[in-house]
Amino acid sequence: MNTATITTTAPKSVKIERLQAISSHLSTHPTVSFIGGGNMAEAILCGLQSSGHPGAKLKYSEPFAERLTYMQNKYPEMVGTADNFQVIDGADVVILAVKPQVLRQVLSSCSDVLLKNPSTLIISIAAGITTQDMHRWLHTDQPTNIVRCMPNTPSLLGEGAAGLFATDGVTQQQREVAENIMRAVAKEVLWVEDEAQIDSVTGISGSGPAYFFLIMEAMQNAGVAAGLSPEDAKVLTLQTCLGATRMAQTSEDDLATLRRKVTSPKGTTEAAINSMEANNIRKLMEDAVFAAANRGRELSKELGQEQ
Ligand SMILES: NC(=O)C1=CN([C@@H]2O[C@H](COP(=O)(O)OP(=O)(O)OC[C@H]3O[C@@H](n4cnc5c(N)ncnc54)[C@H](OP(=O)(O)O)[C@@H]3O)[C@@H](O)[C@H]2O)C=CC1
Ligand SMILES: O=C(O)[C@@H]1CCC=N1
Repeated sequence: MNTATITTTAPKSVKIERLQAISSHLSTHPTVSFIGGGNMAEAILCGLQSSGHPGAKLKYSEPFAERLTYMQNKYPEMVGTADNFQVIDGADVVILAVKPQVLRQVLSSCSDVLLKNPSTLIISIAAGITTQDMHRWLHTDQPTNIVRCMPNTPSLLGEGAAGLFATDGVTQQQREVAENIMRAVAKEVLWVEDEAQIDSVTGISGSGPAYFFLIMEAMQNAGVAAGLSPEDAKVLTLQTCLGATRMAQTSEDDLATLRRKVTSPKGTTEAAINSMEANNIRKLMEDAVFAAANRGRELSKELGQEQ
């Protein structure tokens, strides 16, 4: 008996079970295609693959030949190409991972193929650009399914943090698909009701890894200036940062209480904290977060004018 005979004579219930299995597999692992194969796309692609997403269902397009070759060599199981249309066609989810300045051109040129299948979910990770602008750049009168997402690069290790916003056209099932993709690479995934809050998420977690890299770099340099080797200063800095984060995540104490518990009256920490407060560290951090969030709003104003 050949395979074809088995398939055609299988009882109806077996066929239904097979179809359900295929459909459940598809909903667990949709085909996710990235337009733009840069830093953030790589972080999410790599995180998704590490979480068990099949490489054949992870695709990306990247026009820069050197970058494409790097990606193809590093992730041979995934599908990489220079052709945007090729990765969009047949994708369940298209993630727009180009710079904000390139997004209009990408959406305008890919509109037909992006909108060909109305169930295709579009997720943009571009900072600043609003769903309203993206909808306009798609040149359609139909409602579009767009989720705006602000991820961050620790997604590479499954340690990301992300904010999501959905337009009205996004179905509950599509929300779940978007959330599942981000949950595979991020420990914290939250939905915001007001799209403007995505700029605030950018100010905290989207840009945030760079703040901590800068702080750790400065702390390492200070350790060297204080007489440690660069290696020792680095390992102590990194482990202290990690240990403090883990404590903050697991303790019932709030952050201020945890700080006070390190700070003995008239002790060493008090001297350091007083120095930081005198240098206005709180204002410095508030200015940094607002600068990033405001830059998102500026990008929207600068680029959103384009038709
Ligand atoms: N990096 C981060 O930490 C985060 C970034 N984001 C957002 O992610 C997006 C991408 O950022 P990031 O990965 O850092 O940037 P990258 O420059 O690393 O990646 C963008 C990639 O898109 C490619 N590209 C340019 N034009 C096109 C096109 N027409 N079609 C397809 N691909 C194209 C670029 O190629 P080429 O180099 O040749 O131009 C580049 O490789 C941005 O919108 C950013 O706001 C969001 C959260 C965090
Ligand atoms: O710097 C940027 O514009 C992007 C968005 C958030 C992190 N990187």
